[in-house]
Order: sequence, then C-alpha cells, then structure tokens
Amino acid sequence: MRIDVVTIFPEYLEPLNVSLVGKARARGVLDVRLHELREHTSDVHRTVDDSPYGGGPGMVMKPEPWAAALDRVVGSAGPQDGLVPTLVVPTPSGRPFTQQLAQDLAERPWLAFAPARYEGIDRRVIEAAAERMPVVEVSIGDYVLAGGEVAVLVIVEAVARLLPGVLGNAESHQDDSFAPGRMTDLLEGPVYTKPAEWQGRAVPEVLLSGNHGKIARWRREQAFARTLAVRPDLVRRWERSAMDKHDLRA
Ligand SMILES: CN1CCC[C@H](Cn2ccc3ccc(-c4n[nH]c(N)c4C#N)cc32)C1
Repeated sequence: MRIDVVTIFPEYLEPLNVSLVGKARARGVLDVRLHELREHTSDVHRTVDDSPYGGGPGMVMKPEPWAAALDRVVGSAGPQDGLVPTLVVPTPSGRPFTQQLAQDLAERPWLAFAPARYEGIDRRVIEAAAERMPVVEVSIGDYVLAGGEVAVLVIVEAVARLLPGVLGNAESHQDDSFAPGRMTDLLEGPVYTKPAEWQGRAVPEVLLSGNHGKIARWRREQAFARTLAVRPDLVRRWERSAMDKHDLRA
C-alpha cells in the first residue's frame, strides 16, 4: 500500500517511522510519502491560509496550495499504485472512523491524506478532488482537535495492522474488538501474564488450568461483562447480529 500525506507539520507524522508502521515501511509493505503543503505555495511568505468569507473565527486553508499538492500526488502515480488514490480527509464533521472503515481502507492500494489545520480546507478543494478520485471524510471521535495530523496517525495505524504480513501473528487482528460479524463485536476482557501472584493479587485460576474450553468460556464471559458495563450499545448490536445470524427474530 502507498500512503501520501500532505501537511504543514510533517514532523507530526514522525511516529510513522517507528514501531508497527515503521517496520512495515522498512519491509516494503507500506510506502509512506510526506508532502509539505508550503512547497506548493507561490508567494514569498508561503501563505496557506486566509480569512473566511462570510466572517467568523479563525482562518481557512487556501485552495490553491492544496490543489497543487494533490495534483503532484496524483501525478506521481506509479504502475503499482492504481490510477488515483482514495483521498482521506480527517474532519470533526466526517463519518465515524470504525474498524469496518479501517478494513475497507485496508483493501485499497493507495491512500492520500489531507490533514487540515485552522478551520479546515476551502470546500471547493474537496469538491474538485471528488470529481477525480474517491473522497472519504472521516472523524476519529466526538471531540475537537486542533488539526488532522493526529487522526492520520490513528487511521494509518488501524489500517496498517490489517495489511497482510504486518502483524506478527496473522490471526491476531482476526479477534479484534469491533471486527464486524464475529462474537468479537464485544470489547476485549482482562489479560494477565507472569508472575502468577503480584502484590498479593493472583491471576484467575481458570487461566492456569490448561482447560482451553473453560478458558475460552471465561474470556467470553469477561468480554461480555466488560462490554455490558462500558458499552451496552455494543451488546444490543451484538444481540441483534446473533439473532439475525441464527434467524431468531420473532
Ligand atoms: C474550532 N474548529 C472547528 C473545526 C475544526 C478545527 C480544527 N481542525 C482543523 C482541521 C481538523 C481536522 C480534524 C479535526 C478533528 N477534530 N476532532 C476530530 N475527531 C477530528 C478528526 N478527524 C479538527 C481539525 C477547530
């Protein structure tokens, strides 16, 4: 997979050099390219923002630098990239970023990210881009950040770990929470490791029993209890999915 990121803060994306994503890049599973938006300005001050039409707080990112940057990205398509990227635009007004959307994006050969700053990007940039490539406007949660770069880190990591060969144990994302269509719509339960007793706290006996059936049942019970306590909405969704799956609806 190829990933391009256009940003005024490339240093914000340095975490893409380490750990899971960094290793995937080193192994050639991911090709990540950063583009400094200001290199696509044409004035001496390298201006990327201006005041909003209609008034209001803050500044808006000018269309010309973004259009030039996206032209450069699309124009650099290689034979293995596919014709155009899917443009991913982090924004508080985007569709919720979910595991399902991560899996959808993980199936695409080329993603380009447009993390904005200020009050966002002039709308005409998104409209023009949508005439030449798929555009997905995404929100990583119901809170307001100062820009889109953190969202890019979140989305890239969630997508990268789904790519073949990225996770050491190819199965480990199979049982993720939120993986659609499986019992694993529930949250993960508690995990334990050595020592068996720590500060007077013992590991649950069942986990030391070697009885894999009992362990699996205990883990399902724990996941269900955790989900009921923290995300009862997911329990209802899971119940509906289970009823549909076994055609149990009245
Ligand atoms: C007061 N204004 C309101 C509009 C947004 C301004 C900051 N900003 C500029 C670009 C930009 C991109 C993403 C996000 C963002 N916030 N929360 C999320 N889940 C996001 C995601 N994905 C925020 C952003 C601040």
